Amino acid sequence: MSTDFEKTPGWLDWCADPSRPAYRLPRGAVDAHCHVFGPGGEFPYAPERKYTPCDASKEQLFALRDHLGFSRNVVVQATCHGADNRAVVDALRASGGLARGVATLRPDVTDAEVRELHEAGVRGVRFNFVARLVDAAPKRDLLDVVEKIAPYGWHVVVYFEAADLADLRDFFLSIPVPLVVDHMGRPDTAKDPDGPDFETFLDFLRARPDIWCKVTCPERLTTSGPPALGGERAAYRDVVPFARRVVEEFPDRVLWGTDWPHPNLTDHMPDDGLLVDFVPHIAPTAELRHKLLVDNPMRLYWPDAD
Ligand SMILES: O=C(O)c1cc(C(=O)O)oc(=O)c1
Repeated sequence: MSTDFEKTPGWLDWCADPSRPAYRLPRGAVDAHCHVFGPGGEFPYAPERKYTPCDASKEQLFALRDHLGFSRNVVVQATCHGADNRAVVDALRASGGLARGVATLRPDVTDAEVRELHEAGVRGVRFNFVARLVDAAPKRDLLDVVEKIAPYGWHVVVYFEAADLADLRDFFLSIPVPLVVDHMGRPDTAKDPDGPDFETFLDFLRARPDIWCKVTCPERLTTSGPPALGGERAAYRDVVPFARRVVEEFPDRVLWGTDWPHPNLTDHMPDDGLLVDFVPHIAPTAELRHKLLVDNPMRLYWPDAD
C-alpha cells in the first residue's frame, strides 16, 4: 500500500504558530478533545476514509499542549484512520500517562484487543453518525461493541448532527454506559439559543445524569464569528450563549478541548491560542472553569489520579 497521501483539495492545515493564550489555564487543565493524523507514512490513513488530512503527529500535539498550558490530552480517534487505532495508541504510550484515548471499534473486536487498548489508556469508544465522515454502522453492531467495552468502565462518545437527535435519542438512551456528546450536538447557532431546537438538546442532556457534553468547536459551529484570528480574544460570539447555557446548567459534566488539528474546516483555521481565550466567555467564573478544564475530565479519564 502506498503511504504517499495527497490531502483532500482545499484542506486547511493546522496553525503552525499559535499565540499564547491571554487566559492562563488552571494547573492540570486537560485538552479533552484533540486528534493525531498519522503521520501517514507511519500510520497510513484508512482505505475507507472520507478525507485525507495533513499529518499532525503526537510530537506536534504535545508541543501544542505545552505551548497553550495544558497538562494532559484526550486523543480521539479521527475517522480518517477508520478502526485502526495504532496512531492514537502510539500517542498514548508516548505520553507518559498524560494522554487518554477514545477509539473506534468494529463489533468483531476481541476482549484481548479491548484489554490492550485499555492498558494503553483508551477509556471510550466513538460512535459517529455524521454522514460526511462515515458510512452508518448498524445499531446492532454498535450495541455489540458496547457489550465488549462495558466491563472496562468505558463510555461512548457520540457525534451527530442536531437534526438527527430526534431519531437517535431512544437508541442513545438505551446504551447502558455513560455518554459523551461531541461538539454540543452541533446546534444551528444562527437560531435562538433559548429556542425549541436547543431546548430539545438540553432535554436530552437532562434525560440521564451520566450524559456529558463537550462544549467544543465554536470554530465549526459559528456562522457570524468573529474568528479566532488576528488577535481576536472574544471570538465566535454567536456560539457563546449556547455553550454558556450548557456549562451553567451542567457544570459537572461538561468538557472542553481544542479539536486540534481541526479536521475539515473550510472557512478558516483558528489560532489555537485565541481559541483557548474562548473559554472564559463560556465559563465565566473560576469555579466553572476549574470544573470544565480539570475536575470533570480528570473524573472521566483519570479517576484514580491524586
Ligand atoms: O466535524 C468534523 O469534520 C470532525 C471530524 C472528525 C473526525 O474525522 O474524526 O472529528 C471531529 O471531532 C470533527
